[in-house]
Amino acid sequence: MTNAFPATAAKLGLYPVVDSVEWIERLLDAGVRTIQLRIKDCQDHEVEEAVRDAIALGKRYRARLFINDYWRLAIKYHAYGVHLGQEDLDVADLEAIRQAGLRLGLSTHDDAELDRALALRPSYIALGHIFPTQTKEMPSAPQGTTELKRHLARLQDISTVAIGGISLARVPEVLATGVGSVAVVSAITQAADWREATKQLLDMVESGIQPAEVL
Ligand SMILES: Cc1ncc(COP(=O)(O)OP(=O)(O)O)c(N)n1
Ligand SMILES: Cc1nc(C(=O)O)sc1CCOP(=O)(O)O
Ligand SMILES: [Mg+2]
Repeated sequence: MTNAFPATAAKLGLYPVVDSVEWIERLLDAGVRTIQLRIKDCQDHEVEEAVRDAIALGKRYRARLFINDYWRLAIKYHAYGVHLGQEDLDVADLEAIRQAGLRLGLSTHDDAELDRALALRPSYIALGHIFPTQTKEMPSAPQGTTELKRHLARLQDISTVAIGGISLARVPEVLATGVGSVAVVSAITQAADWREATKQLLDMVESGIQPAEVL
């Protein structure tokens, strides 16, 4: 059996996914403590400065900063963690990530992807997309909260994240499934007032979480 990746918080709380160091700094300053830098379709050398700066900010704010896709840079600059999708799994050096002590988050969209992810014993499993999303073209249909709940029943011993089309209004329905974290892009970055949206999301998602669960 594969060795497990380091554990992360049992409940990661609000988890914004953003595409710049500016957003990382703003949101850390607003009180977010789990966050992901997601800059798509670049070469490592094009994003190296951003990845390095984002990781430094994560450390300064004592936050859980995950790097999407650029796992080599995440290792080089000692990120808290890496987030990978199913396609990334075909090419990434998981053993190097594990040996470097980074947490690993994996995307899943159905039972087969969940089987594959669970076998790798990651730090958390993301389940998506829950609702229709404008942010990313998805090849599959939204799974909805009934399917999310069914998947969560298999994931009692691992941190979980729901993603995809989660607006402020839909947060209560998502939290009612028992998922440990709510990942959002547009609910914050496209909000008329991102600061107010972040405050409301933090209040909703993290109010019921015990301090011991958010280490
Ligand atoms: C928390 C979280 N969940 C899922 C994803 C999607 O990751 P992936 O499948 O690798 O797709 P891209 O984000 O790389 O387009 C995520 N980034 N974060
Ligand atoms: C980046 C991403 N991954 C998804 C998945 O299901 O794996 S859904 C998604 C986009 C989420 O953006 P929004 O909160 O604006 O819908
Ligand atoms: Mg990816």
